[in-house]
Amino acid sequence: MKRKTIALIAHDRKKADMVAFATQNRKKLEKFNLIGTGTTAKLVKEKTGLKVKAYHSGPYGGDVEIAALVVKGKCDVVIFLHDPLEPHPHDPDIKTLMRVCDVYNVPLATNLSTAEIIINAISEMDFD
Ligand SMILES: O=C(CO)COP(=O)(O)O
Repeated sequence: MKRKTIALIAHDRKKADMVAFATQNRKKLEKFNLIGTGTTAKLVKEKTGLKVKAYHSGPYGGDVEIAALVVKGKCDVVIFLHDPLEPHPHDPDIKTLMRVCDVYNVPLATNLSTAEIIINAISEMDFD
């Protein structure tokens, strides 16, 4: 069966949480094809050794690239540690990504607790 793809995305003040999440769940995550926005992907790769394909950085279109993959059925789960307390210049892109996850019924975690629940669930399940 083809590996499912998980997108890892974190805003700056959530990057430490993303690294901790990826470190704690390394064994589960390595069974998936991992992608991410530029800085998050690079950081997770450096800190955990996981292979993560990097798209553009979020403010430079990375969220939109991942949104396009969701639309094309090429991204199965999105873990997006979103910072609700900071304004983002690319807020329309963030909304686009979240919206297409809802349009295509793709699991989307926007905080650490939900990310934990999703990674545990998908590690157990026959995803199809
Ligand atoms: O801005 C982001 C998501 O909206 C994340 O982008 P980076 O991973 O490049 O920091």
